[in-house]
Amino acid sequence: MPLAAEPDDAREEGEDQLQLPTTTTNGGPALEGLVVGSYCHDVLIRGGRVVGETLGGAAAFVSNVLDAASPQHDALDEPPPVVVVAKVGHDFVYASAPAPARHPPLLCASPTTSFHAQFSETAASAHAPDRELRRVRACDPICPADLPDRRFAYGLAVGVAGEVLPETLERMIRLCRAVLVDAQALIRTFDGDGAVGHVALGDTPYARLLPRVAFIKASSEEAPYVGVETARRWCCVIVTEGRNGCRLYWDGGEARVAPFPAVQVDPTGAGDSFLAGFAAGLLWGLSATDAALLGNFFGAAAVSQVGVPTFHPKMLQAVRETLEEKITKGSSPCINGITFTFERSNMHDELHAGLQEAARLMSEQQQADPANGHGGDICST
Ligand SMILES: Nc1ncnc2c1ncn2[C@@H]1O[C@H](COP(=O)(O)OP(=O)(O)O)[C@@H](O)[C@H]1O
Ligand SMILES: O=P([O-])([O-])O[C@@H]1[C@@H](O)[C@H](O)[C@@H](O)[C@H](O)[C@@H]1O
Repeated sequence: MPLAAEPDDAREEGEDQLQLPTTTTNGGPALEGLVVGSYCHDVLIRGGRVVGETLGGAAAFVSNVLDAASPQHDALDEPPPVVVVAKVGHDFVYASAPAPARHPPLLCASPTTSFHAQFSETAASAHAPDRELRRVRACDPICPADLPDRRFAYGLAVGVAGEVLPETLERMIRLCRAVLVDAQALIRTFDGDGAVGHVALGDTPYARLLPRVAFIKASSEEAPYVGVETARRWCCVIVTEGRNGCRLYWDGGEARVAPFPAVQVDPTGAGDSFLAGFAAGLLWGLSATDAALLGNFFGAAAVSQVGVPTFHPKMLQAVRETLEEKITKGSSPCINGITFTFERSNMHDELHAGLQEAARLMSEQQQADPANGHGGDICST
């Protein structure tokens, strides 16, 4: 399978002079990540009433999880760096929220991207969409020239409003050893009213880039537009299934990965947090199927709170201890290897059990603070 495990070698003139990642004290390359996608304003509406206004945009959820869950650098005792390329307008109201404060966006003359999420009055079923999205404002797209001129260990293309242009994804592929893509960045359409629809990936200019992508993640609703059977010949496809966990499809195999229990108060950001948890799992050296456990864990964490979640230090400590205990010392980050391992390992079930313990701490935290400081439950009828 032609995974982009090495920075893409089809380089443009001058790209060979790009600075390579700095090396760590133990001689390995620093696992710096590149996240591309804009922050946005989310307005949550239920029964015609605004029930929440929050920071949104996949980049906010993704950097929140990567900062919290990436393995710490032995020498520096801090997670490896993540560079976020996001655009907002002067009207952006969340500049001091933790994710944008740590990863400041580029300021544009156009307004901040804004979504209205209309939640159903009835409880969502496993397969019916739980919300209807409308893009009411769109910031400028992110262009290739907006990306830093250096190499990264991995990249996440996580647009929400069509801001990751095909040429920008192509540039990411050239700069990053492995690129993970959220299908929503590639297949969303917006009608005259801003209502979000989908187009078949095969009919987009992104399709030709798929063989140079390592992983593409789609929700169950998006999966038919990705075309799992065709896409899995080129890269590993992950289909998230809400409260049922997820499935992985690669050329020659597939796996189902069990979920973690959660009391859902707001589904926003579950897919984004899943993808970041999955990437963090690869950074820890897990196989793709094992890394999807960490994806499911952070997806469950996202739905337990309104907006971008706050992780309790005790819960994060439990996650780290589980990973440190299960992962054999010296196992190298999967994302940095020559090829990826997809199959579940023989410690998959133990890893699930260890993370379940951390999920229990998460639900204790939720019970102690039901409003989570963000204004309550968006989902219950
Ligand atoms: N109600 C839930 N309970 C537990 N985990 C959930 C729940 N909803 C979502 N998740 C986790 O988040 C992931 C992404 O959620 P999903 O709803 O499929 O994506 P999206 O947010 O893109 O629609 C799921 O694969 C699962 O791991
Ligand atoms: O819920 P999810 O699919 O993971 O991702 C969401 C996007 O679909 C939505 O457009 C955006 O406004 C949210 O902030 C969040 O990024």
